[in-house]
Amino acid sequence: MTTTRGLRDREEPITMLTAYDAQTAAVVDEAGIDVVLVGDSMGNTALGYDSTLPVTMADVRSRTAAVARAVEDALVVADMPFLSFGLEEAESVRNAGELLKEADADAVKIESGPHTVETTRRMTEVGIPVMAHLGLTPQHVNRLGGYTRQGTDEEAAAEILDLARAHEEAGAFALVLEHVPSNLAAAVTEALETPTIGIGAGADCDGQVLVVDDVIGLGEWSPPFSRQFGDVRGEMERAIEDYRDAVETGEFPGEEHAHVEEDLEDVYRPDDG
Ligand SMILES: Nc1nc(=O)c2c([nH]1)NC[C@@H]1CN(c3ccc(C(=O)N[C@@H](CCC(=O)O)C(=O)O)cc3)CN21
Ligand SMILES: CC(C)C(=O)C(=O)O
Ligand SMILES: [Mg+2]
Repeated sequence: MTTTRGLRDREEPITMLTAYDAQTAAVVDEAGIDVVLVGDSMGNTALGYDSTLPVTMADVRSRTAAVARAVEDALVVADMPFLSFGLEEAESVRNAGELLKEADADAVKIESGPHTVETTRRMTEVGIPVMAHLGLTPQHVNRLGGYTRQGTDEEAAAEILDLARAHEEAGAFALVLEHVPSNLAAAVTEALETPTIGIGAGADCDGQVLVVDDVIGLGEWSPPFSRQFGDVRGEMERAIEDYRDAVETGEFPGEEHAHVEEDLEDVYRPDDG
């Protein structure tokens, strides 16, 4: 069993992957991945939007519940969707709590900024473990003007380091660093006790996370910092096209897939109609 406390002080790097459904989550969990993130990247992947912004609490609640039903060992983290936090403190905490109470998440993740320090503290105080997320925060795509690398000048890098410290002090149990220079990620990892989990942030973080669709080769597109370890889309295409051909040629279903019920001989005679 992976626990939020157990992520600290481990020998090997922490492994984290997204999952948005029970079948994928079961495979991820059985592979021994430490943390399953029900990412709001479901917007770009499972749900077919072109950003994460349209993803709702209902989407994340339903997908988190499916993942939690399938996972036995990994820590299940629900990613709070755009505008489900950050407006009012009480509403943010209530939404986070809903993901623990009703969807069986173990923790939530919040795209962090100066405005989430107190939110992180409040959630932690009431017993909701919070994973922070700094660097590229895709819910801010309209403000950032694209999914660009973050923390690339002294001022921006110092702000990320300061916010990392502030979220650690507020009680975050882990910190995702997305699309930042590897030397900045190394400096943040060095400065914190809290484990860092990188995506496009180099090898010096305490762990790594990627979107599962990118790893297995399910989607049509993946970011430059990702690696495709398989070709699931190719295999799905082959299987589905083979099925289509088998039906069209009459090769499927065969006799082994059908059943003739001898007792029906009296009530059904093919030459009746
Ligand atoms: N399938 C998938 N994988 C992801 O890793 C992912 C998502 N979806 N959706 C949410 C965010 C978006 N992410 C992204 C998306 C694009 C770039 C990217 O292409 N960056 C380029 C160009 C940036 C630009 O100029 O707009 C780069 O070189 O930094 C990076 C991360 C990471 N996340
Ligand atoms: C890539 C990770 C960190 C994420 O936030 C997501 O999948 O939504
Ligand atoms: Mg996310």
